[in-house]
Amino acid sequence: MKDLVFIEGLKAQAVIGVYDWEKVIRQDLVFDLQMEHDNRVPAATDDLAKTLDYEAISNYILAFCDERQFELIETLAEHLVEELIKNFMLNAVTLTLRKPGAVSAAQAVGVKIYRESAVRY
Ligand SMILES: Nc1nc2c(c(=O)[nH]1)N=C([C@H](O)[C@@H](O)CO)CN2
Repeated sequence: MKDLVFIEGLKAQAVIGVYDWEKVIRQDLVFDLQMEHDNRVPAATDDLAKTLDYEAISNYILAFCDERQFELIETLAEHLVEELIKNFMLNAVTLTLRKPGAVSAAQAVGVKIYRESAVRY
């Protein structure tokens, strides 16, 4: 298994949904991310600059959700991952996005995507 830096249960709010009533409210979203990274490099140098800063990435996601608006969670996930790969030089990431309020009878609904960078960092 490859090394990871991960974020679990990151709670954000966004204007998200296909229906008119959803375009005038903010709804809860929950993110899990697994980002591939060789953790031996930061471990050898004890240097934050050599790793994927989970705090910076979490803050980026919160700001993204604050500023952007989509209908489908698939669209939000795709755009967000594209930006994360570019801005944080990720080689590969699995993103799980849950919309907890969407189906009250379900424990969770959402999407999961895995994307790799076109270039290796
Ligand atoms: N696969 C998806 N299905 C649905 C989505 C979505 O974003 N992806 N969205 C909705 C509605 O916005 C719903 O969340 C309202 O409760 C329905 N299905």
